[in-house]
Amino acid sequence: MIRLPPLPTIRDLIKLHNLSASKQLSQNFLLNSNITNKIVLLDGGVENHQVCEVGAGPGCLTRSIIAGGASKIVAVEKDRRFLPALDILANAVDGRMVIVYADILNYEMIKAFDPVDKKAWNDESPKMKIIGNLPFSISTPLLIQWLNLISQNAGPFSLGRIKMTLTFQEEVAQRILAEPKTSQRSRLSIMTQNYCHVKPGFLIKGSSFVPAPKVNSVVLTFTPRITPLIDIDFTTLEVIAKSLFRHRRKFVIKGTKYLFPTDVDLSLKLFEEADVDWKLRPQQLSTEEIQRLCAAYKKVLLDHQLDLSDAMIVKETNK
Ligand SMILES: C[S@@+](CC[C@H](N)C(=O)[O-])C[C@H]1O[C@@H](n2cnc3c(N)ncnc32)[C@H](O)[C@@H]1O
Repeated sequence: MIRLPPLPTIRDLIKLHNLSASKQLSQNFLLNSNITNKIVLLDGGVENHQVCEVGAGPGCLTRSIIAGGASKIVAVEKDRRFLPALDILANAVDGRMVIVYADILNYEMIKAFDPVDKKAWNDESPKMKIIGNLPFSISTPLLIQWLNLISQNAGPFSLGRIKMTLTFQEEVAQRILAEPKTSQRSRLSIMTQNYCHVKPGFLIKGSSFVPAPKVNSVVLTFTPRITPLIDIDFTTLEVIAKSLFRHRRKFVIKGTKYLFPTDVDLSLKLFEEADVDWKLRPQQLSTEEIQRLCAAYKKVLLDHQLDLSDAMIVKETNK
């Protein structure tokens, strides 16, 4: 770990600038550098890496990223009140750190990385990382947005299979990690595992955050897969995964009717074509069975001159 010059403590900065946490922005800060150092060291650390940090807040995790030897840090933060705290850090590291005030959901993250470290998709990951103690309120849409970019090797992922180290509420992390045929299996497990190798890092107790949320968090690491498990476009997979898990406790066929227009139910045909038992519960489906359902869905649509946009679930979403 690199030593930073003497800096005011984050607690002092919070007091000095009256940085009361905003609930709306899911501000639960980590002020313990043992925890933030441990996050940064996961999956090979950040030495000589370019890092984009999501939601830097008062900067404790940012300090660990700097101390971990990152070559460049772009700290994205929506709340301008953190300017003085982050400025102190940026000044201490002479041009290695850039602060971007933006909503991460709209930020073009490719701008955070210098393409000099670009790697081919089927090469090892480039020396670039996305790290964040994510705001709870947007962690799932953000992950889905990144998975979509990974599926197209687009945005920052046009520079290679950039690794990510991210925190999630424990319950969301369990869903992301859930293996096929387990009770927590969900749309999020299917989507994430299709595009990434995901590994659990460690649990962070709710009481370790300031202010303390009622739930624990888990840090996860993600490495984009060279080839997704299921070969299908992102939107179709998302629509299928949503419909399969629409009724978690019922036979899986109950959800698949939403894959077709209101007046055309080809669900039985779909299960016959895929050779999958329609009486399974969604959580009991294996990856191979989902893969067969995806291929069968494409065929059934084609045979009946239908389009994904005709599906009830798509029409509902677009309303
Ligand atoms: C859970 S806090 C983490 C803060 C800091 N990294 C830490 O670990 O203590 C989430 C941070 O994300 C910021 N944030 C919330 N929504 C955001 C958004 N849409 N875009 C960028 N930052 C956001 C919050 O202001 C807050 O600083």
